[in-house]
Amino acid sequence: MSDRPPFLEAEVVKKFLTYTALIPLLKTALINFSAGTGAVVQPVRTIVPVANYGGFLGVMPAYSATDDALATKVVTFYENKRAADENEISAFPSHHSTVLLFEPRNGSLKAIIDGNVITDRRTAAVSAIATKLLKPASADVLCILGSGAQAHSHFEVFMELFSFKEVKMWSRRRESAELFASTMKANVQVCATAREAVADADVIITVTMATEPILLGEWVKPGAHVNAVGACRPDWRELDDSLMQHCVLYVDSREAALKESGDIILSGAEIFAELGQVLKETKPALAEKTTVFKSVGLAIEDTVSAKLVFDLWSATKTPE
Ligand SMILES: NC(=O)C1=CN([C@@H]2O[C@H](COP(=O)(O)OP(=O)(O)OC[C@H]3O[C@@H](n4cnc5c(N)ncnc54)[C@H](O)[C@@H]3O)[C@@H](O)[C@H]2O)C=CC1
Ligand SMILES: O=C(O)C1=NCCCC1
Repeated sequence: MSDRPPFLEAEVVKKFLTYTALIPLLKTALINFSAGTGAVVQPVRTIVPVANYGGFLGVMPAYSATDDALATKVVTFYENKRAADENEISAFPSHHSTVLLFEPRNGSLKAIIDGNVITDRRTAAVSAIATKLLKPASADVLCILGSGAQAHSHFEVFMELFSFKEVKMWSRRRESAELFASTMKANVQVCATAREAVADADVIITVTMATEPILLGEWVKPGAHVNAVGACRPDWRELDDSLMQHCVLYVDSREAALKESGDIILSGAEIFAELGQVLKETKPALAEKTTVFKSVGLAIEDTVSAKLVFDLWSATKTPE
């Protein structure tokens, strides 16, 4: 191999980052993160607003001693207000990311890895982990609000791990939901309104770039579980006060959620537990209640994902 660090593109990440391999690693990382023993070192990410263009640059470093993994993701995300005009779709995706993977022993750069597939899959895998723990005993109906990159990865892993009888979807642009439904193998029912999509749903996933609530508590069936994935800015919302204040609220990181989640900050909702605490069984999974898992996304998830991809890719290379 040459001395120059390799660039592992999206196709390579897709090949090696399977949910089967990823999920156990994420569970351990979340447990170690919440245990606060120093096995995971990860500050809340730094965000630089790109105010002139409605964008944000995030820098997300983390170290896992357990996994011997050191990395930082750099991610940009743009509000893309132009798409609010129903006739216009931006030529650019809303999110772009790259992961730099380092050798923890000496700090050298091991690889530059496409971060988009990592972001999509690790986020969906964490929602799936939360759903396994928090969904009602009988969960037949899945609802997805939004039809972008995260909707695709969530659909992918939820179809792999659960057996829903019905999948309902709403998206701001109906054509986009219809395109999603037509490209998926399973039957997806496209709904005209979010309210219609949410009715009777046992598990709800919100994966939008909304800045105002798109999911109201009065629509949600008692006992349902919600994975709230969007609205990762302190003044952005996906869920209304009624839902936030009447649910049992789980988060990936208490510290990050209190800094970044508008749904939590603006509603004043109380956090019950981190997902890592539930996985470790130091806090209960109150699956019979209406539960919300508010995910903001953690650098440690990217770090263990990048290490997994690199190790599997390296194993296919024969030394020169
Ligand atoms: N929690 C986490 O770990 C992560 C969260 N995210 C967040 O998840 C959300 C979805 O991300 P992607 O699927 O990658 O984005 P995307 O741009 O691919 O899809 C966004 C979806 O939201 C819809 N949308 C845009 N503005 C809206 C509005 N005002 N109201 C309702 N719907 C609207 C779009 O039509 C589209 O269906 C974003 O908020 C993103 O920042 C993304 C990565 C990780
Ligand atoms: O965890 C991530 O990666 C992101 N989270 C929220 C917004 C953009 C990317």
